[in-house]
Amino acid sequence: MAGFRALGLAPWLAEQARHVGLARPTPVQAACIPAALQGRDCLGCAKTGSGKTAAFVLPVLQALSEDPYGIFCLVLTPTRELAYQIAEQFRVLGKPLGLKDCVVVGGLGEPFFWEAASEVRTVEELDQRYLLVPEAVKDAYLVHLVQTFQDEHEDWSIIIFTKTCKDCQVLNMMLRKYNFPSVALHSMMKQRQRFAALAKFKSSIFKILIATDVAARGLDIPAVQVVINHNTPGLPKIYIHRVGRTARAGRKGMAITLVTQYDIHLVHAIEEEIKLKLQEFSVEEKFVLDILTQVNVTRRECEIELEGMDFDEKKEINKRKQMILEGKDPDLEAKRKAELAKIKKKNRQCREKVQQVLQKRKASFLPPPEMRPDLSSW
Ligand SMILES: Nc1ncnc2c1ncn2[C@@H]1O[C@H](COP(=O)(O)OP(=O)(O)OP(=O)(O)O)[C@@H](O)[C@H]1O
Repeated sequence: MAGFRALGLAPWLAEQARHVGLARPTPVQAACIPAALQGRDCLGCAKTGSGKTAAFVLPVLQALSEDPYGIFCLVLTPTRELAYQIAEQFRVLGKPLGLKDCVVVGGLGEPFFWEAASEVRTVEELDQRYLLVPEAVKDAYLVHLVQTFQDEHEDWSIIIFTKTCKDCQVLNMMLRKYNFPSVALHSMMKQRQRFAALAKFKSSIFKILIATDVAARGLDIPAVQVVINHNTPGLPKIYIHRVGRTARAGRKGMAITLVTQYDIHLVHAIEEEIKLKLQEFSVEEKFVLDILTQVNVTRRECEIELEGMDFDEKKEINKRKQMILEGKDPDLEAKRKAELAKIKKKNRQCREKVQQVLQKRKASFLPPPEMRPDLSSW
């Protein structure tokens, strides 16, 4: 507590920080909080999971408590999930203030920019490995890895990053077929499903999260012990953010990147950026070969199922992007469309019913055909 007090935080705020488990300031907090309290412009750059959020939340709360008036602070985040996570931090740390917050989200969930890189991680905290896999059997290695971690460390949580929404969906279906407790998170899902999936993973009801880069930045889930990159990230910065979802706040973690023969240059770019050579992660090929055919068949089955579900990713994403450009909310538009279709269906049913009643009446007014007068000669 003295640590936060010494940075200039008021006793109530230092006590609240201690109360929620922030005992001593991390380096980025120690560096930024005094400057922010003085009202200076501040740019903080530190390792993933090193407490950058509290570094700005705490001074903002202190300044707000000194002059609690109007709309005080606007925080911009690259994803909706991150917006909610940061709002939660404000809420928890600002509880003694009776802080009011409002989360405003919209648009696509995929991050649009990656400029703000975090500092890289040291080998002591984060064990970073690569696993060389032949291209055609990316998936069998993944199933084997997940099985191994589940067998040896039942309580570990794992995040698997994939390149596309479709990959994410297929892999989730596959792992579910193998009875792994997995959930998916990608921008093709409705926001409600995204929050539900994240909540299940955060509460450790489901131990495996399969996600696109929508989950790569900022998400803070302390139980995550392993990050598996199902594809090698094309940009080193994306790699740094992805693997930063583990080994948070001084904990240890492991990151394994699956690398095909075509991705070696990407690994070199990553190594150059993080100034570290990735170590090879070895697996017993025999076990992978044992499940290879079955995994390939399961993948194909899942892909066929997905075709049936009309998971036309690109078309759908482009449609959503277009709507955003037109200033519309895609989720709201989908809801409106569904409501309109419902009204149209109801109208059609009504019209059909009226037609039936009229037909019936007409039929009951007319005498049967044999009793009608023969008008053909008229
Ligand atoms: N002083 C502290 N002492 C102990 N734990 C802390 C402290 N400050 C923050 N934490 C915890 O560290 C974890 C990571 O913090 P945070 O999410 O702010 O990291 P970050 O640097 O923003 O990471 P990223 O770059 O991935 O967004 C959180 O669980 C947070 O509660």
